[in-house]
Amino acid sequence: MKKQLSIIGVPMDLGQNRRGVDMGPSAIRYAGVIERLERLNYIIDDLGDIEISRPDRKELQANQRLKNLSEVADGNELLAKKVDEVIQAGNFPLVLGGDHSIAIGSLAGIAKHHKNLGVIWYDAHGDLNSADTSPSGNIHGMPLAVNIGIGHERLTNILGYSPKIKPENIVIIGARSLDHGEKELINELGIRVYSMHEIDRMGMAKVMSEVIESFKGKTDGVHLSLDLDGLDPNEAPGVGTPVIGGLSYRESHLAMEMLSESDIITSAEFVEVNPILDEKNKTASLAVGLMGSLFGEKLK
Ligand SMILES: NC(=[NH2+])NCCC[C@H](N)C(=O)O
Ligand SMILES: [Mn+2]
Ligand SMILES: [Mn+2]
Repeated sequence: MKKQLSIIGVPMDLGQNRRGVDMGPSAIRYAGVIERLERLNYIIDDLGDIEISRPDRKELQANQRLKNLSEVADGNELLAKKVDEVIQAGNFPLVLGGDHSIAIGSLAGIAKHHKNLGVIWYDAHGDLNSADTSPSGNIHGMPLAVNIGIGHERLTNILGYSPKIKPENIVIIGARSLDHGEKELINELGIRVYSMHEIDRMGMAKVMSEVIESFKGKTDGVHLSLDLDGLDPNEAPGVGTPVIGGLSYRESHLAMEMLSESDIITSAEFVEVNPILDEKNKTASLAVGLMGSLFGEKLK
């Protein structure tokens, strides 16, 4: 992995209904992310936070199927440009959310630099909805669909190209809550999903070796999009859409350590940390611990 990391905070909470996730970047910084990664000899450039505009009430009422569309699109446009600059400068982008809608902007900026970007979507959810299939109208349930070119043009066309990624280069890990339309899309496109059922049967070590092996030689970079709700709510209570029966602390650290050893990750984001719903910043601290493992922390 590159030794120069650029941190970008995205205080976005407009992709879902629960306030507080906009404070995720502050909570993660407070939990010591910079010190933690500096100890691993990375040079950290904290670029601060992307500016997110506040919605106007009328528009909120106007589009219930794509809530806060214009503000979410504008914020992601800014994020995409920032991520693009970071990669152009030769640095590794580490994006801190914010709700998962920010994966629209981060992938727009990243995928510009890769013909065959692999994506690991570590999440309880598929985030493969569109306005037609979403049960909530929340854009944080749509970013993976947007990135394969499905969704409103304001979102799919950020930085002027679409799609950003190919369905065959996506792996979803930890899924246990998929909506009807998402299941249809997964079957239709053949997206690889390691559900909790498969992870329980195979074990995380086998799952991660398969994932790493499947990307080798096929992709020219791999992005990790880690939604803290992929973990069990007992470990990560500070998330807006918790789903019981999730990945454990140990499985998640093992996954990060195996990714670190494989050296395939070229960008990463950690999303959905909501300090208002959290217990003593436990979820933000967990996120920082996982980043430690991803960036090479070892016991010996
Ligand atoms: N990034 C997330 N936490 N997404 C949760 C999505 C929940 C649900 N599938 C929806 O579309 O509303
Ligand atoms: Mn999720
Ligand atoms: Mn998600």
